Amino acid sequence: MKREKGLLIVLSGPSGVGKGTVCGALRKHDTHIKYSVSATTRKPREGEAEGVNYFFKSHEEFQRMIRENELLEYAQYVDNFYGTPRNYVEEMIASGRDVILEIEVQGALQVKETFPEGVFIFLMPPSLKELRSRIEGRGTETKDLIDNRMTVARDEIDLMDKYDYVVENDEVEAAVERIKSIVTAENCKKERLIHLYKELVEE
Ligand SMILES: Nc1nc2c(ncn2[C@@H]2O[C@H](COP(=O)(O)OP(=O)(O)O)[C@@H](O)[C@H]2O)c(=O)[nH]1
Ligand SMILES: Nc1ncnc2c1ncn2[C@@H]1O[C@H](COP(=O)(O)OP(=O)(O)O)[C@@H](O)[C@H]1O
Repeated sequence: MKREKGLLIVLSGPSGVGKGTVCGALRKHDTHIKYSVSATTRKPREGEAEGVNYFFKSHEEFQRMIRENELLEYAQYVDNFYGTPRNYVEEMIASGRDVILEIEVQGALQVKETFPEGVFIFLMPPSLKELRSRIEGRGTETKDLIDNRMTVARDEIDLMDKYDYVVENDEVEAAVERIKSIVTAENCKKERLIHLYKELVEE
């Protein structure tokens, strides 16, 4: 039997809010959700692996992916490019699996244009002060880059009302539970609509 299409879930929010941490924690829960691995021109950080955290690309390779329409969306973020490989996401959704993209705000808004039926979740920091301290605490950026990311973060937070849901990342597990509830509710909604539609067609 052909399965219904899966949900496209977009988890976005400012850098350092905890998207990676929350997604990592969500993966440890036994959900059916699939995770899209992005392509980037950023250099790998210590402990990051090719095909696990990202597909690491040269600028030339990334430009080729853009030209050949291999990316569902892409964005330049601070000094690098990031993008979602199209095939994996489209195949998963077509085969009825739910897929989550963990991406920054410009890319999330591009996905909204092409996939308005997606579920758009904005992860919020408890405060800007806490956001800065999380970025500093991670210790991966120099002071200039942190200032840069904080400026970008303020603009991103302004776009929060374009999302379907806003989830506060105060505690990681609390944020994970909120996201799981959203996915469950959206799946229930989809199933009810399909059921109703079938009843209408059969009438
Ligand atoms: N548009 C877009 N943004 C992405 C993608 N992958 C990662 N990002 C975002 O790019 C930003 C920078 O990522 P990264 O350099 O890994 O830093 P970190 O997320 O702050 O640890 C983050 O906001 C990511 O969510 C993608 O495929 N597309
Ligand atoms: N709920 C939380 N409470 C405290 N610290 C957090 C929380 N979520 C994430 N962090 C920390 O904040 C920093 C940034 O998290 P990260 O997942 O890298 O953010 P993003 O992927 O959004 O850039 C990391 O050091 C992480 O351990």
